[in-house]
Amino acid sequence: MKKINNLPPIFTAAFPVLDKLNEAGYEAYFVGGSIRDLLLKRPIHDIDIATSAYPAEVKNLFPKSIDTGIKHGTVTVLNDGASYEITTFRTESGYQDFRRPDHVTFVQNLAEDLKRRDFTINALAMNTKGEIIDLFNGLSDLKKRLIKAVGDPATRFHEDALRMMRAVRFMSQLDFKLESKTKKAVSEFHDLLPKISVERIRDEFVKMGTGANSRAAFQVFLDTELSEGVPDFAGKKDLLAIYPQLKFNPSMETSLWAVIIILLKIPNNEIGHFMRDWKNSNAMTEKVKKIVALFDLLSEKSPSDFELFTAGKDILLNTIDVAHILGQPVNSEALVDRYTALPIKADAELAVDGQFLIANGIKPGPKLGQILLLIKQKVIAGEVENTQEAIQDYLNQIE
Ligand SMILES: Nc1ccn([C@@H]2O[C@H](COP(=O)(O)OP(=O)(O)OP(=O)(O)O)[C@@H](O)[C@H]2O)c(=O)n1
Ligand SMILES: [Mg+2]
Repeated sequence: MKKINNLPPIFTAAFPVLDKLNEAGYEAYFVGGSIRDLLLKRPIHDIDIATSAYPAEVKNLFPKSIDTGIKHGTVTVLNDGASYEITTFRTESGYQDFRRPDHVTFVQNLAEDLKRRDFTINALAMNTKGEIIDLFNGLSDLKKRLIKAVGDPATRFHEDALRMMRAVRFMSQLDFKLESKTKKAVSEFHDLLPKISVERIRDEFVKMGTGANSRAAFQVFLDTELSEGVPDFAGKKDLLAIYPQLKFNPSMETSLWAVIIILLKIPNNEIGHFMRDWKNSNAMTEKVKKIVALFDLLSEKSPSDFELFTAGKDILLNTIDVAHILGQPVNSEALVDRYTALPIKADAELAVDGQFLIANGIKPGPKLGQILLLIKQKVIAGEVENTQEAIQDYLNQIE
Protein backbone atom coordinates (compact mmCIF):
# COMPACT_ATOMS: atom_id res chain seq x y z
CA MET A 1 0.00 0.00 0.00
CA LYS A 2 1.34 3.38 -0.99
CA LYS A 3 1.97 5.61 1.97
CA ILE A 4 2.60 9.37 2.00
CA ASN A 5 4.82 10.64 4.76
CA ASN A 6 4.85 14.24 5.89
CA LEU A 7 1.39 15.24 4.77
CA PRO A 8 1.01 18.97 4.15
CA PRO A 9 -0.69 21.11 6.83
CA ILE A 10 -3.99 21.29 4.95
CA PHE A 11 -4.38 17.56 5.70
CA THR A 12 -2.79 17.43 9.15
CA ALA A 13 -5.02 20.31 10.29
CA ALA A 14 -8.00 18.05 9.58
CA PHE A 15 -6.65 15.09 11.60
CA PRO A 16 -8.66 16.05 14.72
CA VAL A 17 -11.84 15.83 12.63
CA LEU A 18 -11.07 12.36 11.30
CA ASP A 19 -9.79 11.23 14.70
CA LYS A 20 -13.01 12.30 16.36
CA LEU A 21 -15.04 10.29 13.83
CA ASN A 22 -12.74 7.27 14.26
CA GLU A 23 -12.89 7.46 18.07
CA ALA A 24 -16.68 7.45 17.87
CA GLY A 25 -16.44 4.18 15.93
CA TYR A 26 -16.88 5.47 12.39
CA GLU A 27 -14.66 5.17 9.37
CA ALA A 28 -13.36 8.41 7.88
CA TYR A 29 -11.09 9.14 4.92
CA PHE A 30 -9.83 11.97 2.82
CA VAL A 31 -11.32 11.50 -0.66
CA GLY A 32 -11.56 13.04 -4.10
CA GLY A 33 -9.58 15.79 -5.77
CA SER A 34 -7.32 16.60 -2.84
CA ILE A 35 -5.64 13.18 -2.94
CA ARG A 36 -5.18 13.46 -6.71
CA ASP A 37 -3.65 16.92 -6.37
CA LEU A 38 -1.45 15.84 -3.45
CA LEU A 39 0.01 13.01 -5.55
CA LEU A 40 0.47 15.30 -8.56
CA LYS A 41 2.09 17.94 -6.32
CA ARG A 42 -0.51 20.44 -7.42
CA PRO A 43 -1.94 23.13 -5.15
CA ILE A 44 -4.74 21.77 -2.95
CA HIS A 45 -7.64 24.16 -2.48
CA ASP A 46 -10.01 22.16 -0.33
CA ILE A 47 -10.25 18.72 1.16
CA ASP A 48 -13.27 16.46 1.30
CA ILE A 49 -13.91 13.83 3.93
CA ALA A 50 -16.02 10.68 3.49
CA THR A 51 -17.35 8.78 6.50
CA SER A 52 -19.56 5.87 7.49
CA ALA A 53 -21.35 8.15 9.99
CA TYR A 54 -24.80 9.42 9.02
CA PRO A 55 -25.24 13.18 8.74
CA ALA A 56 -27.14 13.35 12.04
CA GLU A 57 -24.30 11.47 13.73
CA VAL A 58 -21.73 13.84 12.24
CA LYS A 59 -23.75 16.79 13.54
CA ASN A 60 -23.89 15.26 16.99
CA LEU A 61 -20.12 14.97 17.10
CA PHE A 62 -19.49 18.46 15.76
CA PRO A 63 -21.74 21.12 17.26
CA LYS A 64 -20.32 23.75 14.91
CA SER A 65 -21.74 22.50 11.63
CA ILE A 66 -23.81 23.71 8.71
CA ASP A 67 -26.30 21.65 6.71
CA THR A 68 -24.82 22.44 3.31
CA GLY A 69 -26.16 19.48 1.42
CA ILE A 70 -27.87 17.31 3.94
CA LYS A 71 -30.03 15.75 1.22
CA HIS A 72 -26.88 14.46 -0.42
CA GLY A 73 -25.34 13.47 2.89
CA THR A 74 -23.00 16.44 3.25
CA VAL A 75 -22.44 18.38 6.45
CA THR A 76 -19.92 21.22 6.64
CA VAL A 77 -17.98 21.15 9.88
CA LEU A 78 -15.99 24.03 11.31
CA ASN A 79 -12.83 23.11 13.14
CA ASP A 80 -10.07 25.43 14.26
CA GLY A 81 -10.91 28.12 11.71
CA ALA A 82 -11.18 25.74 8.75
CA SER A 83 -14.30 24.20 7.25
CA TYR A 84 -14.61 20.66 5.97
CA GLU A 85 -17.25 18.96 3.89
CA ILE A 86 -18.03 15.62 5.46
CA THR A 87 -20.11 13.32 3.25
CA THR A 88 -21.62 10.03 4.31
CA PHE A 89 -20.57 7.05 2.16
CA ARG A 90 -23.24 6.93 -0.50
CA THR A 91 -24.30 5.73 -3.88
CA GLU A 92 -26.67 7.60 -6.06
CA SER A 93 -29.88 6.33 -7.48
CA GLY A 94 -32.74 7.65 -9.54
CA TYR A 95 -30.82 9.34 -12.33
CA GLN A 96 -33.73 9.56 -14.75
CA ASP A 97 -32.76 13.10 -15.72
CA PHE A 98 -29.00 12.49 -16.03
CA ARG A 99 -28.35 15.19 -13.46
CA ARG A 100 -27.39 14.90 -9.87
CA PRO A 101 -29.73 12.49 -8.13
CA ASP A 102 -32.69 13.67 -6.07
CA HIS A 103 -31.93 11.20 -3.40
CA VAL A 104 -28.90 9.22 -2.40
CA THR A 105 -28.56 5.86 -0.77
CA PHE A 106 -26.15 5.72 2.10
CA VAL A 107 -23.84 2.73 2.07
CA GLN A 108 -21.76 1.20 4.81
CA ASN A 109 -18.38 0.93 3.18
CA LEU A 110 -15.84 3.02 1.41
CA ALA A 111 -15.61 0.71 -1.62
CA GLU A 112 -19.28 1.23 -2.48
CA ASP A 113 -18.74 4.97 -2.25
CA LEU A 114 -15.60 5.05 -4.42
CA LYS A 115 -17.22 2.85 -7.03
CA ARG A 116 -19.71 5.57 -8.02
CA ARG A 117 -17.09 8.30 -8.48
CA ASP A 118 -16.29 9.65 -11.93
CA PHE A 119 -12.65 8.88 -12.75
CA THR A 120 -10.09 6.51 -11.30
CA ILE A 121 -7.77 9.39 -10.36
CA ASN A 122 -10.68 10.90 -8.38
CA ALA A 123 -11.56 7.63 -6.68
CA LEU A 124 -8.57 7.49 -4.34
CA ALA A 125 -8.93 7.72 -0.58
CA MET A 126 -6.40 8.29 2.20
CA ASN A 127 -6.44 7.75 5.95
CA THR A 128 -4.64 9.82 8.59
CA LYS A 129 -1.61 7.53 8.36
CA GLY A 130 -1.16 8.76 4.79
CA GLU A 131 -2.05 5.31 3.39
CA ILE A 132 -3.65 5.47 -0.04
CA ILE A 133 -6.65 3.26 -0.74
CA ASP A 134 -6.60 2.57 -4.46
CA LEU A 135 -9.37 0.18 -5.53
CA PHE A 136 -9.53 1.15 -9.22
CA ASN A 137 -5.90 1.59 -10.24
CA GLY A 138 -6.06 5.33 -9.89
CA LEU A 139 -2.38 5.45 -8.96
CA SER A 140 -1.40 3.69 -12.15
CA ASP A 141 -3.60 6.04 -14.21
CA LEU A 142 -2.01 9.03 -12.47
CA LYS A 143 1.37 7.69 -13.61
CA LYS A 144 0.08 7.05 -17.12
CA ARG A 145 -1.56 10.47 -17.06
CA LEU A 146 -4.95 9.07 -18.03
CA ILE A 147 -8.51 10.19 -17.39
CA LYS A 148 -10.38 6.90 -17.15
CA ALA A 149 -13.92 6.30 -15.91
CA VAL A 150 -14.40 4.10 -12.85
CA GLY A 151 -15.93 0.88 -14.15
CA ASP A 152 -18.33 1.29 -17.06
CA PRO A 153 -18.01 4.76 -18.60
CA ALA A 154 -21.54 4.72 -20.03
CA THR A 155 -23.00 4.14 -16.56
CA ARG A 156 -20.88 6.93 -15.06
CA PHE A 157 -22.01 9.41 -17.75
CA HIS A 158 -25.65 8.44 -17.36
CA GLU A 159 -25.38 9.07 -13.63
CA ASP A 160 -24.15 12.59 -14.29
CA ALA A 161 -23.67 13.84 -17.85
CA LEU A 162 -21.55 16.75 -16.61
CA ARG A 163 -18.79 14.20 -16.07
CA MET A 164 -18.16 14.29 -19.84
CA MET A 165 -17.24 17.96 -19.52
CA ARG A 166 -15.21 17.16 -16.42
CA ALA A 167 -13.25 14.66 -18.52
CA VAL A 168 -12.04 17.32 -20.97
CA ARG A 169 -11.63 19.83 -18.14
CA PHE A 170 -9.22 17.49 -16.30
CA MET A 171 -7.39 16.75 -19.58
CA SER A 172 -6.68 20.46 -19.85
CA GLN A 173 -5.92 21.22 -16.20
CA LEU A 174 -3.71 18.19 -15.65
CA ASP A 175 -2.38 17.77 -19.19
CA PHE A 176 -3.71 14.17 -19.25
CA LYS A 177 -5.02 12.01 -22.09
CA LEU A 178 -8.55 10.61 -22.23
CA GLU A 179 -8.51 6.81 -22.02
CA SER A 180 -9.91 5.34 -25.24
CA LYS A 181 -13.02 3.55 -23.91
CA THR A 182 -13.91 6.58 -21.83
CA LYS A 183 -13.48 8.79 -24.88
CA LYS A 184 -15.63 6.48 -26.98
CA ALA A 185 -18.38 6.71 -24.39
CA VAL A 186 -18.20 10.53 -24.44
CA SER A 187 -18.66 10.43 -28.21
CA GLU A 188 -21.51 8.00 -27.88
CA PHE A 189 -23.41 9.88 -25.16
CA HIS A 190 -22.41 13.49 -25.90
CA ASP A 191 -26.04 14.38 -26.56
CA LEU A 192 -26.85 13.92 -22.86
CA LEU A 193 -24.92 17.10 -22.08
CA PRO A 194 -27.74 19.61 -22.75
CA LYS A 195 -29.66 18.01 -19.87
CA ILE A 196 -27.19 19.72 -17.57
CA SER A 197 -27.67 23.35 -16.49
CA VAL A 198 -25.72 25.93 -18.46
CA GLU A 199 -24.09 27.26 -15.27
CA ARG A 200 -22.52 23.89 -14.49
CA ILE A 201 -21.43 23.40 -18.11
CA ARG A 202 -19.96 26.90 -18.16
CA ASP A 203 -17.92 26.36 -15.01
CA GLU A 204 -16.35 23.24 -16.51
CA PHE A 205 -15.87 24.92 -19.89
CA VAL A 206 -14.02 27.83 -18.25
CA LYS A 207 -11.84 25.44 -16.25
CA MET A 208 -11.06 23.60 -19.48
CA GLY A 209 -10.40 26.81 -21.42
CA THR A 210 -8.10 28.30 -18.80
CA GLY A 211 -6.32 25.04 -17.98
CA ALA A 212 -2.69 24.46 -18.90
CA ASN A 213 -3.43 22.41 -21.99
CA SER A 214 -6.77 23.65 -23.23
CA ARG A 215 -5.83 23.33 -26.90
CA ALA A 216 -5.51 19.55 -26.72
CA ALA A 217 -8.62 19.25 -24.55
CA PHE A 218 -10.57 21.46 -26.94
CA GLN A 219 -9.73 19.11 -29.79
CA VAL A 220 -11.37 16.26 -27.88
CA PHE A 221 -14.27 18.56 -26.94
CA LEU A 222 -14.79 18.99 -30.71
CA ASP A 223 -14.02 15.41 -31.78
CA THR A 224 -16.50 13.90 -29.32
CA GLU A 225 -19.18 16.43 -30.38
CA LEU A 226 -19.51 17.73 -26.82
CA SER A 227 -19.24 21.13 -28.48
CA GLU A 228 -22.59 20.55 -30.19
CA GLY A 229 -24.35 20.54 -26.81
CA VAL A 230 -23.19 23.87 -25.37
CA PRO A 231 -24.76 27.30 -26.01
CA ASP A 232 -24.24 28.79 -29.48
CA PHE A 233 -21.55 26.31 -30.58
CA ALA A 234 -23.72 23.90 -32.58
CA GLY A 235 -22.80 23.74 -36.24
CA LYS A 236 -19.70 25.94 -35.71
CA LYS A 237 -17.07 23.22 -35.65
CA ASP A 238 -15.22 24.65 -38.65
CA LEU A 239 -14.70 27.99 -36.89
CA LEU A 240 -13.89 26.39 -33.54
CA ALA A 241 -11.34 24.09 -35.19
CA ILE A 242 -8.89 27.00 -35.05
CA TYR A 243 -8.80 26.84 -31.24
CA PRO A 244 -6.46 23.83 -31.03
CA GLN A 245 -4.11 25.68 -33.41
CA LEU A 246 -3.88 28.83 -31.26
CA LYS A 247 -0.42 30.14 -30.40
CA PHE A 248 -0.99 29.95 -26.64
CA ASN A 249 -3.52 28.59 -24.16
CA PRO A 250 -5.67 31.30 -22.61
CA SER A 251 -5.05 31.64 -18.89
CA MET A 252 -7.65 34.28 -18.06
CA GLU A 253 -11.39 33.77 -18.30
CA THR A 254 -11.86 37.13 -20.04
CA SER A 255 -9.29 36.16 -22.68
CA LEU A 256 -11.00 32.81 -23.21
CA TRP A 257 -14.39 34.39 -23.94
CA ALA A 258 -12.86 37.08 -26.15
CA VAL A 259 -10.94 34.46 -28.16
CA ILE A 260 -14.07 32.32 -28.59
CA ILE A 261 -16.13 35.34 -29.69
CA ILE A 262 -13.47 36.34 -32.21
CA LEU A 263 -13.17 32.79 -33.59
CA LEU A 264 -16.94 32.52 -33.90
CA LYS A 265 -16.99 35.93 -35.66
CA ILE A 266 -19.81 37.11 -33.40
CA PRO A 267 -20.77 40.65 -34.38
CA ASN A 268 -20.47 43.36 -31.72
CA ASN A 269 -24.19 43.75 -31.26
CA GLU A 270 -24.59 40.03 -30.52
CA ILE A 271 -21.85 39.64 -27.93
CA GLY A 272 -24.25 40.47 -25.09
CA HIS A 273 -26.63 37.81 -26.31
CA PHE A 274 -23.88 35.20 -26.58
CA MET A 275 -22.56 35.95 -23.10
CA ARG A 276 -26.08 35.78 -21.66
CA ASP A 277 -26.70 32.42 -23.34
CA TRP A 278 -23.70 31.17 -21.36
CA LYS A 279 -25.15 32.79 -18.20
CA ASN A 280 -22.13 34.99 -17.74
CA SER A 281 -22.33 37.96 -15.36
CA ASN A 282 -22.86 41.50 -16.64
CA ALA A 283 -19.43 42.48 -15.34
CA MET A 284 -17.78 39.69 -17.34
CA THR A 285 -19.82 40.61 -20.42
CA GLU A 286 -18.90 44.30 -20.26
CA LYS A 287 -15.22 43.51 -19.90
CA VAL A 288 -15.21 41.03 -22.76
CA LYS A 289 -17.05 43.50 -25.01
CA LYS A 290 -14.37 46.13 -24.36
CA ILE A 291 -11.57 43.66 -25.07
CA VAL A 292 -13.11 42.53 -28.36
CA ALA A 293 -13.71 46.17 -29.37
CA LEU A 294 -10.11 47.17 -28.66
CA PHE A 295 -8.87 44.03 -30.43
CA ASP A 296 -10.89 44.98 -33.53
CA LEU A 297 -9.50 48.50 -33.35
CA LEU A 298 -5.91 47.26 -32.99
CA SER A 299 -6.30 45.01 -36.03
CA GLU A 300 -7.19 48.05 -38.14
CA LYS A 301 -5.03 50.87 -36.90
CA SER A 302 -2.92 52.23 -34.12
CA PRO A 303 -5.23 53.51 -31.37
CA SER A 304 -5.20 57.19 -30.45
CA ASP A 305 -4.07 58.26 -26.99
CA PHE A 306 -7.68 59.00 -26.20
CA GLU A 307 -8.69 55.47 -27.21
CA LEU A 308 -5.95 54.04 -24.99
CA PHE A 309 -7.17 56.21 -22.12
CA THR A 310 -10.76 55.10 -22.66
CA ALA A 311 -9.79 51.42 -22.71
CA GLY A 312 -7.72 51.64 -19.52
CA LYS A 313 -4.71 49.57 -18.55
CA ASP A 314 -6.53 46.42 -17.56
CA ILE A 315 -8.42 46.17 -20.86
CA LEU A 316 -5.28 47.08 -22.83
CA LEU A 317 -3.18 44.33 -21.21
CA ASN A 318 -6.00 41.85 -21.58
CA THR A 319 -6.39 42.73 -25.27
CA ILE A 320 -2.66 42.30 -25.84
CA ASP A 321 -2.99 38.88 -24.19
CA VAL A 322 -5.80 37.99 -26.61
CA ALA A 323 -3.70 39.12 -29.60
CA HIS A 324 -0.80 36.94 -28.40
CA ILE A 325 -3.08 33.92 -28.00
CA LEU A 326 -4.44 34.44 -31.52
CA GLY A 327 -0.98 35.02 -32.97
CA GLN A 328 -2.01 38.48 -34.12
CA PRO A 329 1.04 40.75 -34.25
CA VAL A 330 0.82 43.75 -31.90
CA ASN A 331 3.55 46.02 -30.70
CA SER A 332 2.68 45.44 -27.07
CA GLU A 333 5.72 47.20 -25.66
CA ALA A 334 5.04 50.37 -27.60
CA LEU A 335 1.37 50.31 -26.64
CA VAL A 336 2.15 49.88 -22.95
CA ASP A 337 4.80 52.61 -23.13
CA ARG A 338 2.31 54.93 -24.75
CA TYR A 339 -0.26 54.12 -22.11
CA THR A 340 2.25 54.68 -19.32
CA ALA A 341 3.14 58.07 -20.80
CA LEU A 342 -0.47 59.29 -20.82
CA PRO A 343 -0.73 62.53 -18.81
CA ILE A 344 -3.77 61.20 -16.97
CA LYS A 345 -5.09 57.66 -16.52
CA ALA A 346 -8.52 58.44 -15.06
CA ASP A 347 -11.08 61.25 -15.15
CA ALA A 348 -10.37 62.02 -11.50
CA GLU A 349 -6.78 62.92 -12.36
CA LEU A 350 -7.84 65.86 -14.51
CA ALA A 351 -6.72 69.10 -12.78
CA VAL A 352 -10.17 70.64 -13.21
CA ASP A 353 -13.74 69.51 -12.77
CA GLY A 354 -17.24 70.87 -13.37
CA GLN A 355 -17.09 72.96 -10.20
CA PHE A 356 -13.91 74.63 -11.40
CA LEU A 357 -15.56 75.54 -14.73
CA ILE A 358 -18.66 76.91 -12.98
CA ALA A 359 -16.45 79.01 -10.69
CA ASN A 360 -14.90 80.35 -13.88
CA GLY A 361 -18.19 81.56 -15.24
CA ILE A 362 -19.31 78.64 -17.40
CA LYS A 363 -23.01 77.92 -16.88
CA PRO A 364 -24.04 74.43 -15.83
CA GLY A 365 -25.58 72.48 -18.72
CA PRO A 366 -24.70 70.35 -21.73
CA LYS A 367 -22.14 72.90 -22.90
CA LEU A 368 -20.18 72.44 -19.68
CA GLY A 369 -19.95 68.71 -20.33
CA GLN A 370 -18.69 69.35 -23.85
CA ILE A 371 -16.03 71.76 -22.63
CA LEU A 372 -14.90 69.31 -19.97
CA LEU A 373 -14.58 66.55 -22.59
CA LEU A 374 -12.64 68.90 -24.88
CA ILE A 375 -10.23 69.73 -22.05
CA LYS A 376 -9.79 66.04 -21.29
CA GLN A 377 -9.01 65.30 -24.95
CA LYS A 378 -6.49 68.17 -25.15
CA VAL A 379 -4.80 67.07 -21.93
CA ILE A 380 -4.61 63.42 -23.04
CA ALA A 381 -3.27 64.48 -26.46
CA GLY A 382 -0.57 66.46 -24.62
CA GLU A 383 -1.72 69.72 -26.16
CA VAL A 384 -2.70 71.30 -22.85
CA GLU A 385 -0.77 70.74 -19.67
CA ASN A 386 -2.77 69.12 -16.84
CA THR A 387 -2.62 72.12 -14.48
CA GLN A 388 -5.37 74.54 -13.51
CA GLU A 389 -3.31 77.47 -14.87
CA ALA A 390 -2.70 75.92 -18.29
CA ILE A 391 -6.33 74.84 -18.57
CA GLN A 392 -7.43 78.35 -17.53
CA ASP A 393 -5.26 79.82 -20.33
CA TYR A 394 -6.75 77.39 -22.81
CA LEU A 395 -10.29 78.35 -21.75
CA ASN A 396 -9.50 82.04 -22.19
CA GLN A 397 -8.25 81.26 -25.70
CA ILE A 398 -11.33 79.39 -26.88
CA GLU A 399 -13.88 81.82 -25.48
N1 LIG B 1 -19.81 14.85 -11.31
C1 LIG B 1 -19.01 14.42 -10.34
C2 LIG B 1 -18.43 15.37 -9.46
C3 LIG B 1 -17.61 14.88 -8.44
N2 LIG B 1 -17.39 13.56 -8.29
C4 LIG B 1 -16.54 13.05 -7.18
O1 LIG B 1 -16.49 14.02 -6.14
C5 LIG B 1 -15.16 14.47 -5.93
C6 LIG B 1 -15.14 15.95 -5.57
O2 LIG B 1 -15.78 16.72 -6.58
P1 LIG B 1 -15.30 18.15 -7.02
O3 LIG B 1 -14.81 18.94 -5.88
O4 LIG B 1 -16.39 18.71 -7.87
O5 LIG B 1 -14.10 17.85 -8.03
P2 LIG B 1 -12.58 17.58 -7.75
O6 LIG B 1 -12.23 16.28 -8.39
O7 LIG B 1 -12.30 17.72 -6.30
O8 LIG B 1 -11.88 18.70 -8.59
P3 LIG B 1 -11.57 20.21 -8.16
O9 LIG B 1 -10.12 20.25 -7.97
O10 LIG B 1 -12.01 21.03 -9.31
O11 LIG B 1 -12.37 20.51 -6.92
C7 LIG B 1 -14.43 14.13 -7.22
O12 LIG B 1 -13.05 13.99 -7.02
C8 LIG B 1 -15.09 12.81 -7.59
O13 LIG B 1 -14.60 11.76 -6.79
C9 LIG B 1 -17.95 12.67 -9.17
O14 LIG B 1 -17.73 11.47 -9.04
N3 LIG B 1 -18.77 13.11 -10.18
MG1 LIG C 1 -12.84 19.46 -5.06
